[in-house]
Amino acid sequence: MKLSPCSNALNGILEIPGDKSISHRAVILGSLAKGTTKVTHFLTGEDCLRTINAFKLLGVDIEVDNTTLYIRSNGLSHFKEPKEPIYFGNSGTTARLMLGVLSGLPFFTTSYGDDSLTSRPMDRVIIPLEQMGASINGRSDASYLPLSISGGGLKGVQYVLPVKSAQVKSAILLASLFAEGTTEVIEPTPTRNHSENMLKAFGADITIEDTISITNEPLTATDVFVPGDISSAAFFMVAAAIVPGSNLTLKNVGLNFTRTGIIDVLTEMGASISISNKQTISGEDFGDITISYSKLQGIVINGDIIPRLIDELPIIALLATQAEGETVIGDAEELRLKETDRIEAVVEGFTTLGAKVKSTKDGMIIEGNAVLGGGSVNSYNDHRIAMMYAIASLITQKEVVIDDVSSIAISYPNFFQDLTSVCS
Ligand SMILES: O=C(O)C1=C[C@@H](OP(=O)(O)O)[C@@H](O)[C@H](O)C1
Ligand SMILES: C=C(OP(=O)(O)O)C(=O)O
Repeated sequence: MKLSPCSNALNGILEIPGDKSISHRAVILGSLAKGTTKVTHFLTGEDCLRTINAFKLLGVDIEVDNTTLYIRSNGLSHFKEPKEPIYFGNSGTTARLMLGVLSGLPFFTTSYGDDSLTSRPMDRVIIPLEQMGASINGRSDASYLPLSISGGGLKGVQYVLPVKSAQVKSAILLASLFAEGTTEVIEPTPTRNHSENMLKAFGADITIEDTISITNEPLTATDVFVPGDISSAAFFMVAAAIVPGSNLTLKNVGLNFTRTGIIDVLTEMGASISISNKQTISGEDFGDITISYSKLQGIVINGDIIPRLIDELPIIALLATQAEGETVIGDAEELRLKETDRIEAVVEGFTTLGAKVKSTKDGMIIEGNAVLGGGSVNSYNDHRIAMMYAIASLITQKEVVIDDVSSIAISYPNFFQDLTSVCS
């Protein structure tokens, strides 16, 4: 796709589509709970549709009406063994959370993913799930998809997370709903806590302190409102901060503390940003974010903030190219294990566009005040990389050609319509 520089500032109001992490969890918990769960402002991105399809194969009735879902389930004891393998597509969240569910179900399943997902590590969830008693087979000692599971007969465990991963934490918590006894999860660095919040809302027997403790009480269906995805909003926050004259208001964006690292970074860099109309539903904060163009300063981003902005780091790299001075990102080695190696994908494209960005083992060093030229960049079929280069094209001097933008439908199907609506 060819994108020409935008001569206009970005102005107006945008309703950001539903949060991807919360949408996945609404399908999962709505399917595990007995009764009807209505989900509003659901994200109909490809990844979340994979989670719906997985539960349809397990026999759950899920009706999709635009961004509203009706999940009608008889509860987890009524699931049926699927006759075909379950396809997780490109979605790490579907894969890792579903492996937790499938480990609990007393039958045989096989599952697989696309090329990208097939090379992402699954041993991080398989190790604790095997400790709980699941029998799982696959390549390299069950480290990668495709995987086959003979589920059931699980027991609670105590598990200290060795990786900063909400997906691993969530896989264990979901498996615990089928396990005898109590399961305890300890995370040395906090990660997004949507599973814990939603489990509480569905009536799970869960206590959330330094240790998360959970036992296998049945869940009760409840309605879920999905706030806007701050990871999607981030593209427009950065666009408004770097395109002179811009002022955008992003409505009903999720403001859960475990996800708002991008707001902290923008604030520390000197952006003009404010929050209004803050509300909380089922433990999830959300509100309106207003942000306008301002002069920015380079900063250091590392430590405990990283899980609070992990998916925003590619777009933060673009922000950093426009700041005064250097920005150093560290402790973000997880970026190498996403849909593509996001450190190398960012360094490669920015080098083409004329910015000075260097990769390190666990992050990157970005020189500010960059004048971006144009050129051909590769998204490596990664939605966040493709959207980042689309936003970069707003400030380049010449045309940017992105090899393929179809991956954007994974998390933000209407991205270009929304961009056009505020950029004209
Ligand atoms: O739990 C989730 O919904 C997610 C957790 C994060 O992954 P990790 O748990 O692998 O860090 C994040 O990158 C991903 O986009 C969504
Ligand atoms: C890493 C991401 O998602 P997942 O792990 O679910 O593929 C993402 O959305 O940036």
